[in-house]
Amino acid sequence: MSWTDMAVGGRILVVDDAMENIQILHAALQDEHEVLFAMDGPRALEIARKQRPDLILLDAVMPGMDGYAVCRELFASPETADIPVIFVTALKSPEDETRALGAGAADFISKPVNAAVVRARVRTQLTVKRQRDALRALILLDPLTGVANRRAFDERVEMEWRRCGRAQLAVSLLMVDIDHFKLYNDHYGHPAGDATLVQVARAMRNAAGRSQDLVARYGGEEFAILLPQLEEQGATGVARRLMHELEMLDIPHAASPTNQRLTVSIGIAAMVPGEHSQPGDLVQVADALLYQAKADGRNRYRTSTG
Ligand SMILES: Nc1nc2c(ncn2[C@@H]2O[C@H](COP(=O)(O)OP(=O)(O)OP(=O)(O)O)[C@@H](O)[C@H]2O)c(=O)[nH]1
Repeated sequence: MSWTDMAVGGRILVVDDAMENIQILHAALQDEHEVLFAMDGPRALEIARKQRPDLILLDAVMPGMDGYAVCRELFASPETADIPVIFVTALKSPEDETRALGAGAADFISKPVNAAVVRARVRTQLTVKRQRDALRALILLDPLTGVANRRAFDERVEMEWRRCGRAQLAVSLLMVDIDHFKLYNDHYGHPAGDATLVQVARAMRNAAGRSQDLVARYGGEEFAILLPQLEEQGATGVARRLMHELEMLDIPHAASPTNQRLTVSIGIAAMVPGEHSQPGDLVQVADALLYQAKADGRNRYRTSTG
């Protein structure tokens, strides 16, 4: 696909408190796009989080939560921060336009809308978003497994640490390391090792399925699973699910001195971010517990409570 082919068909969320306006935009966009709609701010945020639209057309003036407040919430959350927003509003002054762009909007369309203009502006924003997503994938994803890379993990752990700190909620982290992977490579060959890393990464994604969870390749055969807003007990559940997934995969590891199939060891740390702690502390604790799990015989998890 070339850069210019990237605009075709997207999922667009239209937010307006008047059904009539939603119908006009729906009619303008439905031939090319999937159109979702919401009639107030809280519902718009819920749909944005659950259905991940490619673009949001947002009315600035709505009763209760207005468009600017919706925009702030969208940009504050890692799950929705990347969704571009076009303000669609009857407000026309340069101040209104500047305020919308200042709130992070990608563009601004005045009511009454012209269908051809809406289609053209939507196409432009979708192209820009897809180009940006492609670049972000190059920068932030591990090319072998498709999960986040170390750089993405470092960015995200800082963000979640601040977010959970404000809300005084726990952040959990699993550090996961494949057992005797050097022997696996030596026995089955490096390409088989690569294929196994892909399978293990997929098992981790299955085990940590909430939209805010992040699976990252931390180093060669070491992975990190970041679990915001989850206490140790929930994190332990994720570790168990991962071990179960691997059991189901049943990948032979004939060279392993500890088990005949591929296993992992896991260190689990859970903390409520405080004034005197940093994300590095979370990584350090999880790493130490991973080391403990290895020392205790592998194929197990360790938490600070046992
Ligand atoms: N196939 C493959 N192997 C990798 C990749 N990245 C790292 N490795 C291998 O992972 C192995 C890690 O080995 P070690 O750190 O000695 O640990 P281990 O053999 O897993 O032993 P324990 O962790 O103590 O259970 C090395 O042999 C690396 O070559 C990769 O991208 N592909």
